[in-house]
Amino acid sequence: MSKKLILASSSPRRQELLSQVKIPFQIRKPNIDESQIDTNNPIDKVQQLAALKGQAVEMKEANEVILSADTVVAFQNRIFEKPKNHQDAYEMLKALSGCVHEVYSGIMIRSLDREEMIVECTNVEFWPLTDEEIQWYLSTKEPFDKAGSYGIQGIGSTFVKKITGDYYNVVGLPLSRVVRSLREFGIYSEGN
Ligand SMILES: Cc1cn([C@H]2C[C@H](O)[C@@H](COP(=O)(O)OP(=O)(O)OP(=O)(O)O)O2)c(=O)[nH]c1=O
Repeated sequence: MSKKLILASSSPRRQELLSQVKIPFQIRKPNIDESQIDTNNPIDKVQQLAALKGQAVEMKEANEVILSADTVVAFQNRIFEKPKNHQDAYEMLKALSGCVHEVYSGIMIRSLDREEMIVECTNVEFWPLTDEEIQWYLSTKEPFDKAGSYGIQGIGSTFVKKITGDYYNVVGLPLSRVVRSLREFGIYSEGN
């Protein structure tokens, strides 16, 4: 029986990344209250949130494979998710300026008879940022739907001095690792 991938995510980035590698999917958006996960451990956090999102989406057919994910920035025992407002975003970027932080993504893949949880970590070092640079960046609105208040794939790329690990993990999905796991679930790129 051929398998069908369901992406349990509203993130345009995750949709673009799967499309980039020609994996066909349908979107089924999870509706969850992220504040119910209350932990300071970034690995626990991304795992629990990815699981919650994946379970919030109904499996409608026996051949469906559901993929859900969560991404956070971790810095000095703190977790930075999407900013609540302008001030929150300013404080995150001010904290990350000139330092190394980690970006964690948790990915849950589940089908009727199996389940896998992936956690991937990427280290990102920022150049020192001036207040003017941060304020201008906030005015572009790019930070507001992104964990840690920046987008490495956009203007946020100008902040990045060094990255160690998978770039795509920072954007929200560690692509090559996910593609390999999806094959185990019977999901392949078009024509493959
Ligand atoms: C650090 C960083 C995060 N992000 C994004 C990836 C995620 O979409 C977002 C973190 O929020 P998430 O809660 O992981 O995802 P989401 O709310 O966008 O989508 P859904 O829960 O429906 O799957 O931050 C970037 O796009 N670029 C970056 O450089």
